[in-house]
Amino acid sequence: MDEFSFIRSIKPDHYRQSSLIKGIDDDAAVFRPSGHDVVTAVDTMVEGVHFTRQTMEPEQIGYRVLAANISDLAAMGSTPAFYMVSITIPSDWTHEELERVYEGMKRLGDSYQMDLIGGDTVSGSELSLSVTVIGMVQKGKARYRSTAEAGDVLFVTGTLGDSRAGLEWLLNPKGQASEDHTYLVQRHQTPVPRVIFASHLSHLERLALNDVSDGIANEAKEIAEASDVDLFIDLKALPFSEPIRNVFPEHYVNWGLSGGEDFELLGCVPEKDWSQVIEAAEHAGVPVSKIGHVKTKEGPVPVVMVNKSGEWERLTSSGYTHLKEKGD
Ligand SMILES: Nc1ncnc2c1ncn2[C@@H]1O[C@H](COP(=O)(O)OP(=O)(O)OP(=O)(O)O)[C@@H](O)[C@H]1O
Ligand SMILES: Cc1ncc(C[n+]2csc(CCOP(=O)(O)O)c2C)c(N)n1
Ligand SMILES: [Mg+2]
Ligand SMILES: [Mg+2]
Ligand SMILES: [Mg+2]
Repeated sequence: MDEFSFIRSIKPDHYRQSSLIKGIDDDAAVFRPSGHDVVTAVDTMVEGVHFTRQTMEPEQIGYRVLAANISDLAAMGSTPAFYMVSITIPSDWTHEELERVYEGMKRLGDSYQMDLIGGDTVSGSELSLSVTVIGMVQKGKARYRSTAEAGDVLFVTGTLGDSRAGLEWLLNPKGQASEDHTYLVQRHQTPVPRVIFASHLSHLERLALNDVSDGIANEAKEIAEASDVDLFIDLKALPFSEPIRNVFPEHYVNWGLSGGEDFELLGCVPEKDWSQVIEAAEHAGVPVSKIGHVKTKEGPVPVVMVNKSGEWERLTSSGYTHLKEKGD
């Protein structure tokens, strides 16, 4: 199958977004949003870095790359609308497998009424999927990492470290998988972006959000730096699932801080609005936990503090970092 028949095979037979004027078929797509700010992000998944044939089925690769992108739209408080897919295809991937990758994306995209409106297809040595998402948010209502203030509550949705734990089991399975293992694996392969939760908070005046792709140690640091504040995390308040506590009792705390790929939302709101965050979480059916607070920056640079052994100590960014140099 050549490039052109491949494109024909993945082209949607209809579109749903009313702002779309031209989808797949021309040099580029065209849409005309009314009364909204347009939010856009791109994230890439590469075979051998973000997944292997051992860690994910083709459908899961598609689902997950789109989920990681939708998670960024959720972290901006926006509603998903469109996606574009740039794919590099190695010769050992069959057409049937690639259709399954697109099926996985379609399954998740359909649940948000998203339209696939374009992309690019090339051949290369590893399977790589680069997805661009486009979302809409009411004018001026996008949620920035830079808006946390002293006195805010620091919160996180869901539970932490499950994705890292699921990956561990996929890479080093030791015997028969129990229900706990299956839960952790499913959290790694098919994370649910927290779009609905974030949309239930659209009425709040001020809310800083960041999604957890690299571990909360990194994400908290990003909020601290962008807002020029210090963040205090109460280790005992971090939310962990029963399965991770059962299966990885020695690792779960570290994986919660630096495991990454949980795609939960880390946020800061004024103390007076905390009860509304709890309400939004109940409506969305998502757990939410208060895990700390925000303070005025004390030293020369913003820091994240954690009470590891009773004492407050500085938490260094310890999540996954690409392009790390030796000795970093
Ligand atoms: N190669 C690049 N060229 C231009 N901008 C980039 C590039 N890589 C990242 N950025 C921009 O840098 C900012 C931070 O990107 P980053 O990828 O760290 O965020 P993220 O998508 O939330 O995290 P993750 O990739 O772990 O999911 C974003 O504004 C992003 O658009
Ligand atoms: C096979 C395999 N090995 C390792 C990992 C772990 N991993 C890869 S990228 C990343 C951080 C997010 O990346 P990005 O910043 O690009 O969003 C993490 C935690 C995995 N998922 N699969
Ligand atoms: Mg990114
Ligand atoms: Mg992000
Ligand atoms: Mg991202």
